[in-house]
Amino acid sequence: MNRQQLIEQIFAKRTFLCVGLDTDVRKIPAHLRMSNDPIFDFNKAIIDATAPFCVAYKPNLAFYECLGVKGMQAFERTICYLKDVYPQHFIIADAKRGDIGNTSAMYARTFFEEYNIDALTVAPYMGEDSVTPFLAYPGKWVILLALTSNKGSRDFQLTEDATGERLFEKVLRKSQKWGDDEHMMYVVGATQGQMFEDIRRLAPTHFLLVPGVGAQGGSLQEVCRYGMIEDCGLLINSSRGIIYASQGTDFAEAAAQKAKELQQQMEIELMNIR
Ligand SMILES: O=c1ccn([C@@H]2O[C@H](COP(=O)(O)O)[C@@H](O)[C@H]2O)c(=O)[nH]1
Repeated sequence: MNRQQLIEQIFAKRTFLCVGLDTDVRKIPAHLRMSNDPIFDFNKAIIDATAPFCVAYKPNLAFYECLGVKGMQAFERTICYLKDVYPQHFIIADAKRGDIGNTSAMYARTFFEEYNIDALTVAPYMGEDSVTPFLAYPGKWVILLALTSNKGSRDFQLTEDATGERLFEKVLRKSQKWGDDEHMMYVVGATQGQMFEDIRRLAPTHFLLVPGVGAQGGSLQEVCRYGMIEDCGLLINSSRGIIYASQGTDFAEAAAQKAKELQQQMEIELMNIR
């Protein structure tokens, strides 16, 4: 999916919600745990319930890889289901990859060829040659970690060099030489609040993937105040706050309700720009 198609989806559906499929088998409602593939059955029900309220899904690979082959089969089935039934939804694999170029090329092949996913989160730490193999795929996106939502983001990302430039600022500045805003987004945590002003100074047109509303306490309104641009430029993710809204037999309805509440808040924010 290209940038224009993503923007069209956002304004047509009046939402820039990304539902995180961080499916923890221990949190799946008891009545689903008996099935052959509880992870897929849970994901399918969540997707069917939330699809009208979001434009993107973000499975985090950690939740699938931890179950070995079975987990990866559930991941693959989830991707195939999304592609077959909801082809307009943008799919992000949150895998935070990045290695020497030769190895990054294999990661890129995995996610962009084997699974045909739209976008992959990538860690910038190993530099240009670790990121560019992912940018060699037309129509695919790299989502580079810039300023993450966790407390540890202060350990490295906020440290300054001798010129006063912070590490996340260096990431934003240098990486824009590797790929443009049609192929690259940045991860910025919703918990970073007013820091979105600094992000927008350096990356005024890029889409930002914003995790951290809901369970991590970030504010959707604050992110929009400082981070929204004229074509929206935001994909706001919520995982646990949606998919575990209820652990009973009504889990899908409860997830739909949470997704709808976020969509309604997003609709209000979109009215400010279009
Ligand atoms: O800075 C980051 C980068 C990635 N994440 C991921 O997003 C989701 C958030 O889940 P919630 O349950 O909505 O808190 C999860 O997959 C994280 O690994 C992030 O939170 N922060």
